[in-house]
Amino acid sequence: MPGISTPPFPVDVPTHPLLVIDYRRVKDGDKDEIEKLWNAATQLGFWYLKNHGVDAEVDGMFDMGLETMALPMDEKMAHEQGDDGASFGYKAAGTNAVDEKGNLDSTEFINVSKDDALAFPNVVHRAYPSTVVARMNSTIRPFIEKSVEVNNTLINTLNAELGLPEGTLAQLHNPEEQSRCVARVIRAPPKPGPIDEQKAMLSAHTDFGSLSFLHNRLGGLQVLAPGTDKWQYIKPVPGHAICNIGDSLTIFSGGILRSNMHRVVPPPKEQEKFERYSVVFFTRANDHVELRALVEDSPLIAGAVANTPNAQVRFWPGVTARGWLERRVRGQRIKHFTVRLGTPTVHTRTHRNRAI
Ligand SMILES: O=C(O)CCC(=O)C(=O)O
Ligand SMILES: [Fe+2]
Repeated sequence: MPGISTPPFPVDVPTHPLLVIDYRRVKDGDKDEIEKLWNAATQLGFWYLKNHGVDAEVDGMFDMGLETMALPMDEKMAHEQGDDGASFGYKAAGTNAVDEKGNLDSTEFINVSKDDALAFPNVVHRAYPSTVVARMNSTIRPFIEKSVEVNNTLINTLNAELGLPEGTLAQLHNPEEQSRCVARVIRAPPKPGPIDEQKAMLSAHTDFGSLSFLHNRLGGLQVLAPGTDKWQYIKPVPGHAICNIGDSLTIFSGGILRSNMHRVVPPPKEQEKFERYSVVFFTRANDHVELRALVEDSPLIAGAVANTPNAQVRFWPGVTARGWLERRVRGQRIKHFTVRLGTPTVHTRTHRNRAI
């Protein structure tokens, strides 16, 4: 982030390693690189992506986030996303529960819809704060266009590896159609001292959409790797994005692609004093697409589903991509959090947001 210098990730804090995927090689059809991407997407569901070519646009997005969070609270609140599952606009601190006791978060987001950015100055979904409008053409639209290109290239590559007919997943993620695809900047204030659940900046979750393209400067992101019961940091590496699979690709692929649990806690050691910003682009399936395993289109997917207990419940949730997203966003809001007979519950799904 220009103008703000923060200490590097400490050398003596354990981290979970990720495979490094070279985007240019994947785009060029390099077989070894594609195999590495397949391993990352099916085993952990997270990887580093280098040579993606979006660095300048990401820097601009960090600046847009700083400018937006510095606006007067009444301008931000005029664009708050509300409690009904909408995911575009500003998310205020204190609107989500961070733990099962109903403690409140202190994390703010600004969420800009792909549809609004591409149609600008026309409005598809909603209006945004002045700092977003000022950078829509110069920063946000180029960031979104490039992120769409990167994510859709990776999705097309996974389509082929899943044995799906060409264009199957592309048709479900058509940028020309309306979706909940969104560019997000996250701000979390410092919370020095030992980590406990109340201090979570984002509580444990899987991502709701298909593919996330994340840019981190400070540590704080942690994964719960399969077969472990210990949260581990993912170290931010300059110039490397962090990509991860979301719930809908898991469902489309009958569980072959893995949407893994993760959370955000205060950055470690000397980084803990700094406020934490992150930038993400979330690719989500088109609004009307039904979430279901694509068993008719791929013997590989049909085979995976046949070997999965409770496949019907896991892979046929009976909801569209838009419905899934709205249900999960609503479920995080404190407004929908209740405590019954001393047992805290959230109206929609479990508080831990385990997707499937
Ligand atoms: O800020 C981060 O590092 C992760 C953000 C994240 O997991 C999310 O927004 O879903
Ligand atoms: Fe996430």
